[in-house]
Amino acid sequence: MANNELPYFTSGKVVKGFGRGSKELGIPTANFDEQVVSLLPPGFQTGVYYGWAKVDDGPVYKMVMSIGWNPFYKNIKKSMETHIMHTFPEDFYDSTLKVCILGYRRPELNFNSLEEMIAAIKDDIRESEHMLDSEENAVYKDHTFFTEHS
Ligand SMILES: Cc1cc2nc3c(=O)[nH]c(=O)nc-3n(C[C@H](O)[C@H](O)[C@H](O)COP(=O)(O)O)c2cc1C
Ligand SMILES: Nc1ncnc2c1ncn2[C@@H]1O[C@H](COP(=O)(O)OP(=O)(O)O)[C@@H](O)[C@H]1O
Ligand SMILES: [Mg+2]
Repeated sequence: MANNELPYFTSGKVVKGFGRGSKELGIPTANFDEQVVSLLPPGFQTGVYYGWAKVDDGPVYKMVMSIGWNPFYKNIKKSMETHIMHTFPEDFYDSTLKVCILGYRRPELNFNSLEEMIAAIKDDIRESEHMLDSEENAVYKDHTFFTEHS
């Protein structure tokens, strides 16, 4: 499925979620504040995406992102959560996260078990790592969006 809003650039504050990412899945996700979610264009479809991310003044890293209601947990509020492919020494709540969303991967799904969902997310991470190495996606790592002061 195509999403003709891509590439999509956005930024905002990292807030607390349900604390499941690290504890239940072993895959932390930096959750955007509500304002960032409300700024999504009306036609922006929910699902799993990949792109680039930057925390405060740090380097630009690969990321995967989940946008929607997490059908496995049946969340009531729509969320935008970014897993950054980097090991950080500590949490970065309240930091500013900048993301450039480049590609749509799949819809958000329900799963029969937590193990199946974790396996699917690990596939997302592996495939997205690969997709982001392509020339057409790699150029966005150096986009002025990440270098200009905000
Ligand atoms: C790449 C990726 C794919 C995801 N896919 C799904 C999905 O298909 N269905 C779903 O219910 N949640 C999905 N999630 C969201 C997880 O359920 C979510 O990250 C987890 O509940 C953590 O929530 P928390 O940040 O509130 O702790 C995905 C997360 C990531 C990073
Ligand atoms: N590689 C990473 N990607 C995303 N967040 C990370 C990463 N490493 C550490 N974190 C921290 O972990 C938090 C997310 O963990 P998570 O368990 O999903 O909690 P929450 O439910 O509060 O979002 C992020 O807000 C961030 O501060
Ligand atoms: Mg999270």
